[in-house]
Amino acid sequence: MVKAGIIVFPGTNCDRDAEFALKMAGFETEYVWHDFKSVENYDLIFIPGGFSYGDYLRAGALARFSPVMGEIEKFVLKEKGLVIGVCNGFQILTEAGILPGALSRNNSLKFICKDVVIRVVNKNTPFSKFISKEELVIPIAHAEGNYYISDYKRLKQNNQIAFEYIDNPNGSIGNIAGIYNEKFNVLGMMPHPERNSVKLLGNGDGLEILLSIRRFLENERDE
Ligand SMILES: NC(=O)CC[C@H](N)C(=O)O
Repeated sequence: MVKAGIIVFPGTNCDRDAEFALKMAGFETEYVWHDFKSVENYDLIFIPGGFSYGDYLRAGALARFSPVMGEIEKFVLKEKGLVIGVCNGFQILTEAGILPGALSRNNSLKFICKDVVIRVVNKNTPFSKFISKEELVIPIAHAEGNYYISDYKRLKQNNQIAFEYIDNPNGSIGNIAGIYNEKFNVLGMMPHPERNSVKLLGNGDGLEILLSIRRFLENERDE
């Protein structure tokens, strides 16, 4: 069984939803407290959403200094498995420099919580390969989701754009809703797949992403 570690910081609030959704997608799960010094045993690291350290200074700005982040950096460099950061998880990954660019306040300066439609841009990554749809309905819930990168052109040319909003809710450059690192073993996205993981919560589109990740890890990973 593929194993996911769910990273928990003081102020994380989507850890339980992540656990539920990952279990629905067939993962074995474990919580990993932010001062933990080993993430080696996981196939997937899930950094969930929330308000780590109360979003003090900037969302993710303090969490990036937690001991577990150094371990995640090593995990990424060694290409041990995959890392996904959702919402505050995405913010933490950009603050840590594991993903390029930055997330700042929504251009409305308001917290936005609603369903959005995103387009799957790069369909050939460990995260997206087995997604069966072109577009997914996934909820957003953030105040700092306005993605910016100075070298947008390069990101696009490298096919590092994972998802684009159909109707941009926050002012992100190029309608970006999610991106990959250069090695395609890290995904950061603002919409919350775990919040639409079963039909009771919407149409279940979020599960598509988690199932795709599990299928890749089970069948296509180079050992
Ligand atoms: N749902 C979340 O992860 C919230 C992210 C972050 N605290 C923000 O408001 O931008």
